[in-house]
Amino acid sequence: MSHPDAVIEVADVEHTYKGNTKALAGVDLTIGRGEFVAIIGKNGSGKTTLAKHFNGLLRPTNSGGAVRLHTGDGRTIDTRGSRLHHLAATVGYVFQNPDRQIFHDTCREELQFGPRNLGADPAALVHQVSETLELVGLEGRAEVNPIHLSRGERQRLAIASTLVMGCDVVVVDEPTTGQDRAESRKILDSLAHHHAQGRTVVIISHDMALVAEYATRVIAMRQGHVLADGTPAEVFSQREVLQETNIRPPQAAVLAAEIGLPGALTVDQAVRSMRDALLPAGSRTTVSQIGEVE
Ligand SMILES: Nc1ncnc2c1ncn2[C@@H]1O[C@H](COP(=O)(O)OP(=O)(O)OP(=O)(O)O)[C@@H](O)[C@H]1O
Repeated sequence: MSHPDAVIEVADVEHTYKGNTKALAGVDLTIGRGEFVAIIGKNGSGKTTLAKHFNGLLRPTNSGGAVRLHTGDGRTIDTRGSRLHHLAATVGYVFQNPDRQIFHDTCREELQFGPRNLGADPAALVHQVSETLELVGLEGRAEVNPIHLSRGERQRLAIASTLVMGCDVVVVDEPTTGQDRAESRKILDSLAHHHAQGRTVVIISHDMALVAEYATRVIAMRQGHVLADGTPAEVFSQREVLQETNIRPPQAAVLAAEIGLPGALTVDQAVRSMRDALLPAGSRTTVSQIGEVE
């Protein structure tokens, strides 16, 4: 995909771990400002390794590979020549296990820590912390010790502590693993609100229904390569690609395609397509009239 307003540029990146595992075998891609990207692929395909290059947690192991960040204020930063804390101010990374990054005794302190280290004004920070807790659905929990939050709430707190840094891009590795549907939606809704404010979001996910619903772009990985890259509709319609990645498209998309209504990816879209195909206009019930369909 072409991106006039690039925020992350990955050029010919290879990554070989000690022990000789080649996790990335030459990746080229550009992520545009304001995209909501989902990286998919089976276990071991290189998703996390790729995402960790976005903010310098990992660097290319080949001399010709490069990752460049284009900041909102017009600077270009090569991750190879930059310090981690510098890069983290542009691209925030949320680990799969939130407990890897929660250290403080209250949610407020957790959120204040990063911006304070960057010299944020303490008075402005009070407002920023409340706003961010509200964005992730943790309003009123500022003084709660994170150990008393559920796993999903801790995941949202970890996301909030990255969002509060005001990074151009937030990368979230497997945000919904182990969460029920309702919690998964709260997590993705937090990211969607952030995205709606013009920020760039990258998630790694195995949940194709959520990917179809929230992402604007899907990058499918296989054995350290990008196998497919496009809108959810484009990628999920490539059956051979999906077979190679062992990924089943969202069930709603499979059902709609099977009955001759391709193009629907989410349950809501499938219901609308079926309703439009089957019922005369006057007798239609809207999805909102029958509530959320899951
Ligand atoms: N620290 C490491 N040392 C050695 N090999 C590693 C390391 N981290 C990952 N690998 C290997 O690199 C390959 C790619 O791993 P990576 O975690 O990037 O894949 P993934 O697609 O994110 O997988 P998953 O969905 O299981 O998280 C795998 O073969 C993995 O075993």
